[in-house]
Amino acid sequence: MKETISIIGAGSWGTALGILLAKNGHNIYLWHRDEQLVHEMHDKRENSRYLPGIKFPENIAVCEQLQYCIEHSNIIVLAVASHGIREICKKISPFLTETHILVNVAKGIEKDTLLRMSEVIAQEIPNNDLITLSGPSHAEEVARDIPTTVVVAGVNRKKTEYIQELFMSTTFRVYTNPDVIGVELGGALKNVIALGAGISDGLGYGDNTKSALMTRGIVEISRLGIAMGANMSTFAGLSGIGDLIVTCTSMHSRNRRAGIQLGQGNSLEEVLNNIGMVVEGVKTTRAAYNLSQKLGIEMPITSEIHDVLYNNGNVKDSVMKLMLRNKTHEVEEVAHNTSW
Ligand SMILES: NC(=O)C1=CN([C@@H]2O[C@H](COP(=O)(O)OP(=O)(O)OC[C@H]3O[C@@H](n4cnc5c(N)ncnc54)[C@H](O)[C@@H]3O)[C@@H](O)[C@H]2O)C=CC1
Ligand SMILES: O=C(CO)COP(=O)(O)O
Repeated sequence: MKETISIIGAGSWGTALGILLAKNGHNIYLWHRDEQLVHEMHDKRENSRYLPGIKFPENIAVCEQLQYCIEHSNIIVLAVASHGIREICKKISPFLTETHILVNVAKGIEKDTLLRMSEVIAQEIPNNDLITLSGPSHAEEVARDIPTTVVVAGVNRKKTEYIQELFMSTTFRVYTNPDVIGVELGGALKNVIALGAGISDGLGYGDNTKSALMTRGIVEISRLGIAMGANMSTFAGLSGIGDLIVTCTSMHSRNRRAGIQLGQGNSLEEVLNNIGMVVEGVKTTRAAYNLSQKLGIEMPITSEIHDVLYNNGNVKDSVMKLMLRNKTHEVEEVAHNTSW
């Protein structure tokens, strides 16, 4: 089935997904809020600000009018930064009918409400099916057809499988998962740990340190996730450990690159200016920290990163505090029903 799909937000991820879906034979409207970029993409047939050097297939139409592209498509991919999701939902909501299926690809937690993206979207657009797409997938690689696997999660199995079908290609393999909470939390919270992995690299620490951050990171992500209703096994999957690995190890990762610069002694303001694209982990750290406090969940790495970002904490002191925490057990049960 060939669909008409609107991509709302032509940052690096929206653009890469537009190219992928166009190559799958779908007709694409690519919308961006900045008119200058819209005209440039239209003339050059590429997004030189976010994905330079990648030409658009013919079946991508760059679109300036939000109403026009929503009304002429059946599937809407929300690809703006997570802090813009509520605002964009308010804007598109008057143009939607109940048959539009929404696909959210933003990874974050709303700062003030502490809501997951699907909860924010449901508050603004309560009557449409919503699918979340997440997993280890840097735009720069997807746009170059590098083999990638992701997961889609939704409440409605049929609609989720339909979205799986639309995105699947020989280089983009899509799994499904009914655990929306786990898939969303894995995608949002790994960005916090990736900042930490970057800080560790920026300090000149080694592979041992990063591996420790990733392993203990997924433990605290799962702890919060389970308290919020997620399924433990999701955190062992693509949107959990999978995304954590790619974000903590790739030079494509904006979160990791931001962490490296922080570890090298730059201020947060300098770092965000240098990166020039959304660094989701910064806002998500505050939200994750507040969630951990609200729910009484121990998240020592998140707490130290929060201290570095928001209380001018010293990065080396934070590492020392993590190393000198009260000693504890990694595993207490040897086998089912067997404990010390
Ligand atoms: N870049 C990547 O490889 C991947 C990114 N993501 C997620 O996708 C989301 C978007 O990321 P990128 O495209 O990489 O970021 P980006 O920084 O390249 O682009 C963000 C886009 O959001 C738009 N935006 C922000 N607030 C807006 C608002 N209120 N209204 C309209 N547009 C608004 C900006 O104009 C920009 O086009 C993020 O949540 C990110 O975590 C997920 C997987 C991969
Ligand atoms: O979510 C991502 C990869 O799966 C993108 O990570 P960054 O935002 O750190 O670049």
